[in-house]
Amino acid sequence: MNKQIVLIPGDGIGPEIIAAAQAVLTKAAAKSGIQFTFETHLAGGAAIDAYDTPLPGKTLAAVRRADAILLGAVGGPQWDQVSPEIRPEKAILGLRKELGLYANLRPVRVPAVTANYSTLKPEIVTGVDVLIVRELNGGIYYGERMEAGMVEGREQAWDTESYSRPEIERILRLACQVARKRRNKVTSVDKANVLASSRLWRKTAGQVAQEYDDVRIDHMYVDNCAMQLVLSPKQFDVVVTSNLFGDILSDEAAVLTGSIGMLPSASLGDGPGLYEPIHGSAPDIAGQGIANPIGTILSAALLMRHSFGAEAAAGQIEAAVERSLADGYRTADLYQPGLTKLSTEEMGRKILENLR
Ligand SMILES: NC(=O)C1=CN([C@@H]2O[C@H](COP(=O)(O)OP(=O)(O)OC[C@H]3O[C@@H](n4cnc5c(N)ncnc54)[C@H](O)[C@@H]3O)[C@@H](O)[C@H]2O)C=CC1
Ligand SMILES: CC(C)CC(=O)C(=O)O
Ligand SMILES: [Mg+2]
Repeated sequence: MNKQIVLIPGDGIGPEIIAAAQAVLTKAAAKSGIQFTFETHLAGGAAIDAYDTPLPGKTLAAVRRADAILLGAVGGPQWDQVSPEIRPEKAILGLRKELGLYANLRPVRVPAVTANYSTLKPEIVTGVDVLIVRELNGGIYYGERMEAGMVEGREQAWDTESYSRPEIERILRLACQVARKRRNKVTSVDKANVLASSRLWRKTAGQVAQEYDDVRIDHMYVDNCAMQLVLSPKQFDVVVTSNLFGDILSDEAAVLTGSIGMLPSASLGDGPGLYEPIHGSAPDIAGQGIANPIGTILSAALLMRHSFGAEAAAGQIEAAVERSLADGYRTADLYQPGLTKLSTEEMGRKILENLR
């Protein structure tokens, strides 16, 4: 079986983490009898520098042809002054919209071997297994906005949050379906005590829940959820929420694992899936060879699982990561005295070695 993978390293630490993940992906695919052909394309700041646009037509054409996409991250301070219309982050938003990637799965797992990485107590985080299902094609990231301008003598800007019933229904159904393969529990997170869009979200979630009588759906306000996630994270199975809330809560949930460098994601819709770590381009550590590649390598595992149904290969990648950590190997973000500190490249090689 021959499959086409588009790699989009992007900016900052993107190229470093994608190199590590590509090697793991190549070996995992070969073991499961899949031959990958890789094409590398530009997006984000790198594409602005080369083509004056964050998402060139060539990249868009390639992702539309691809069987799956693996992305590093985009953005950085060197592009902070470009016009808002061509900011690097527009590439990510454009890819998600153009490919109809409406569901972003962000699994957060803390196996015993990683329980003491977090700033939270080990007994709070050991055994955490939460899946954040973030709506990815709607909400405030895609709403109407006005950039800062003078209105009645004052500088003003605005953004709008809007959700339609079909958008809420499809993400809630997906959350319920994945919950059926887990612990049958969905927490729908909103701000229905204040926002009209959240009141539609909550009402629709309640109605969708009636289609899944084997799944328990609870509702929680986002401010409480932010607190519960660090107070008692094991209460959660599937958390489903809007684009903005999911973005913020998943960075918070990364603390449970010890580092944002650990968390992968899968963006799914009707076409090819896009896989990326949840973090950004980490300009503060870019080019130093110290970034944690695990979130990207685990995203490669999700690619094998969701785009190719290669469950065994996905499990082998995840086991190789766990084995490497259990053997005491760490990148700088998770390093503790007495363990072995590795560079991004060395960590990638160690995981490759443990991929059996
Ligand atoms: N999907 C994407 O491409 C995303 C892009 N961004 C962009 O990335 C740029 C930087 O944003 P920040 O807010 O600083 O978020 P960030 O996630 O890039 O970094 C936050 C902190 O986490 C650390 N970090 C992130 N990934 C790491 C890794 N793999 N290993 C070790 N440490 C890691 C960074 O060094 C930094 O201290 C911005 O331009 C932002 O817009 C942010 C989030 C997502
Ligand atoms: C457009 C991105 C910068 C959004 C983001 O932070 C994310 O998807 O995690
Ligand atoms: Mg984010």
